This record gives sequence, C-alpha cells and structure tokens, in this order.
Amino acid sequence: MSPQPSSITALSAPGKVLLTGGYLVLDRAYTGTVFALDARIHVVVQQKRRGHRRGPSTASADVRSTAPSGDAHDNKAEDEVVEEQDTIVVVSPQFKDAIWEYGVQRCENGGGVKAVQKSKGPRNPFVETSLSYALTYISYVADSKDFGSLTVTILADNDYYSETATSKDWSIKAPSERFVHFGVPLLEAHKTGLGSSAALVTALVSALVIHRTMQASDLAVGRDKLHNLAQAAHCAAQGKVGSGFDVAAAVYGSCLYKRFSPAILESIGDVGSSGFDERLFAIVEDVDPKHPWDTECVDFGMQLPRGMQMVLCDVECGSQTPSMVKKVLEWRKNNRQEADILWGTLQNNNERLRQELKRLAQHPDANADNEFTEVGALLQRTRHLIRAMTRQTEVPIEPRVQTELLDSLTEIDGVIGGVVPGAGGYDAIVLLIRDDPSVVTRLNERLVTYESAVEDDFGGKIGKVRLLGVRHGSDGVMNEELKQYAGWV
Ligand SMILES: Nc1ncnc2c1ncn2[C@@H]1O[C@H](COP(=O)(O)OP(=O)(O)OP(=O)(O)O)[C@@H](O)[C@H]1O
Ligand SMILES: C[C@@](O)(CCOP(=O)(O)O)CC(=O)O
Repeated sequence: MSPQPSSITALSAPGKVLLTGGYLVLDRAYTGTVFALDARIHVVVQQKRRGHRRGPSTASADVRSTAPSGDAHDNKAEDEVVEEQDTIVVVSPQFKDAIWEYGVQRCENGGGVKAVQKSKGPRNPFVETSLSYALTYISYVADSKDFGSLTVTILADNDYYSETATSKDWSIKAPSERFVHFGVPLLEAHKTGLGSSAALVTALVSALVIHRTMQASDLAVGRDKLHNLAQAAHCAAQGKVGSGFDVAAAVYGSCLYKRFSPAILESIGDVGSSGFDERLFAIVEDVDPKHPWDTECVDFGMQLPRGMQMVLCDVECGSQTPSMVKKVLEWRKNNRQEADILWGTLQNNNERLRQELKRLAQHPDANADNEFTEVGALLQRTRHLIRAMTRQTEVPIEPRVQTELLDSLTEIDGVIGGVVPGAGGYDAIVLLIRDDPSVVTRLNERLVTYESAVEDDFGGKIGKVRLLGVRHGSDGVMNEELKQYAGWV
C-alpha cells in the first residue's frame, strides 16, 4: 500500500560552480562568487512505520557508544537494540546496488543518534553522517526518540556524472525523462564536479528535519538552521572544514560568499561522544556566544544579466582537489608577500567582475550591443592572474590543456569568456555565453572535432570534451512536487 501524501516529504538542492574566488575563499579576508545550477539532487523521505517501538523504554535501549567493538556483552546489548530499532533504508535507484540500510542507535550521555549501517557493501559517508546529524538534531528539538522506519530515495540530475553507455541509451529512448539509469555502481560513476555531496547533504538533512519537525512552508524561515546543520554534516563527512561555498549555494542559491570561521565547527566532536547533541543543537540554532555564525551570503538568488547564459564543458578527467588545496596553501604560507599581492589583485578583479554582472542584471538596457565586452575583458584578466597562480604555486590550476581549450572556445562568436572554476585543474570548465541557441550550436560543432594539440605543463590529459546540459539555476534548497518521481519512488 502506498503511503499517504502527508507521510512523504520531497526536497531538492542545487549543484554549484565557483566562478571566481577559488582558494581565496578559504580565507575570510576574501570572497567567492558562486552560481547555483539547475542540476539538482532530490531526496524523498517516506514514512514506513511510526511509533511502533516495543519492549524496553528508550533509556534502556540506549547503546553505549564508547563500547570497544569486540566486547561480547556490548554486542549483545547492540543485538537487543537492533530488534527494537527503527530502520532507515536509503536507495539511489539510478545506480547499481546503491542501497544502504541503517539501524538507529540512541547513544547515552547526550551522544546523539547514530545511523549504523546494517547492510553489506561500501559505506556512503555523506548519507550516513547526514542521517546521524539530522536525527540527533531532530531528537533533541522534538524531544522524541521515536522516528519510525523510513525509506529515503535519492535522485540526481544527469549532469552530476559523466555519461555512461546506459545513461546515453536511456536519454535517447526516453528523452523526456528527468532522471536516467547509469547502469554502474555509484563508486564507478565519474563525477563532473558539480558538488553532488553538498547538494545531497543539504537536501537530505533538510528533508528529514522538515519531515519530522516543520511544515514544508517553514522552509524559508528555517533556511539558516538548515544551512548550519548541512555545513556541520558535510564537514564531518568530508573529514575536513572546507570553505563551505558548495553547501551555501545548495541552501541559498547563487551568491557572493564569505566563509564561516572554522572555529565554529572545530569542537563539535563525534556522534556518540558525550554531550554531542547539545553541541550540535548550539551550532544549528546559533546559540554559542563564543562562536556565532559569520557566514555571509550576499545577493543570494542573484540572476545572470538578461541575454547571458552559463554553460559547462565536461573534460572527462577530474582533479584531486584536496592535494591541490594543500599545495597552494603551503605555497601561500611560505611566500606570504607575493601571495598577498596576487590574492589582492585577484580579489579586486573578481569583485569588479561581480559588480559588472550585477549592474547588467539590474539594468538590462546597459548592454545595448549585447556584446558584454567588459565582462569578457574581466574574465580574461582573472584567467591571466590564475595562470600566474598556476606558475607560482606549480599547481595545475589552469594547466596548458585547459588554456588551449578556453582560448579555442572563447574565439567562438557569442562566447563572452570562461574560466576553470573552483579549484581548477582537469575538471569541467565554465563559459559565459550570449543566451542564444546558435552559440550552443557553434560550441557543439567545435567540440565534435576538438582535440587537444599541446603538451600539458603538468602531464595532464583531457578526454572527450562535451557540453553539459546544465545551466544557471540561482535557487537554493526547495520543496518539490511528488508527481515528477513517478516510476522511481
Ligand atoms: N546519487 C547519489 N546517491 C548517493 N550518494 C551520492 C550520490 N551522488 C553523490 N553521492 C555521495 O557524494 C560523494 C561524492 O562527493 P564529492 O564531494 O567527492 O564530489 P562532488 O561533491 O560531486 O564534487 P566536487 O566536490 O568536486 O564539487 C559520493 O562518493 C557519494 O558518497
Ligand atoms: C579550492 C576551493 O576554494 C574551491 C574548490 O572548488 P571545487 O570543489 O573545485 O568546485 C576549496 C574550498 O573553497 O573549499
């Protein structure tokens, strides 16, 4: 029997592209311009069973989170709890064998609520941590330890992953279907770098919190809390505190982003540690006077100027962002004077570019010739400075194969300019173009025969270059209608 509509909650959150401010945005002294995309990750939460917990009281069903794993007595205690447990089944039906089943463990001494994987197969840290964080917060604010059993379905728009034979086939056979099958396990799918984990964590924690503690209509007022919860869960799952621009875009949409002070999340501790639920509550509700949230998302929901569009080109490769970040930051530490000049000049130029985009968006008539000349010049200058950063840090931020690609595409009539977004490297590039189908046609024509002809300065290679279908989206997390999931949920 299908559940009643009121027992289903569906939300989605967008992917991102950091147009400017890569590396700079890790430091609060600088900013990043982040655009949300129309590629979104959807999460549908279905209530399977509510309020049926039998047997011992909640307190006696608590699990000792600090128990050594080999302890026979504690394993027995865990087994007993498993019988009582609510179960959460998470499925990502577009991928092979992408199903994770979790038991819900209530930890003692305010350790929170832990999602413990019961099914075999690889773990999914982003799903697992989002469940633990959201359930801990919900159980603290709702004063309820009873979640019932849930089924969670994750559906992602196509462009988060490179095409597979199955997804190509599927798109040809059913062109009007929003979601496709990829025919491979998730771990074998090549990500295109659009921020799937941030969109997933944001949509998942938001869907669970709304499902249990809010009305869908409360989304706008609850947005800051959902942001704080998603940042905390995303950092924990990644095992590091990044700048968080990807989560901010997933929550608020396109914006000028200034990061939060890392100290806000540094002493949260692990799920299960004593007092975790209070610490998480203080972070989500922003009530720690020593560490107030100081994220700045200015002009959120900002639009591109009328007549302009943004496209991305997948280069079928992918970069090792953490090692690149480590190297750039190390260089900056050891070359502070040079770095400050470069960082300052880049920030200045990026800010001018943002202001120009804003001016054009607010005054559509200011671009009478439809050429966006100043935007093109500012993008070229940003690239020039990024290439200086590449040379000085010896990190492939705009490696030669990407310079060649960007130069070649910028020559095309209607292409305003482009950059390697975010951390750069061999990830998808971003182009700003005139919003005219003929420009996309010309781009596709160039890409069909495009082959790199230079030797890369870092030994990198780009594969088949392909225009992704993704465009600027601007909106952050939002409620969704159920009918679009027919056949999947
Ligand atoms: N459809 C999905 N279903 C379940 N988990 C997913 C899905 N898509 C992504 N994930 C989770 O997110 C992880 C990928 O996140 P990661 O941060 O490495 O990449 P990204 O966010 O797509 O790209 P980038 O960080 O380069 O912008 C996957 O390993 C998986 O744990
Ligand atoms: C290098 C950095 O500034 C941007 C990384 O962007 P992306 O994941 O390549 O889109 C890191 C960060 O901001 O967390």
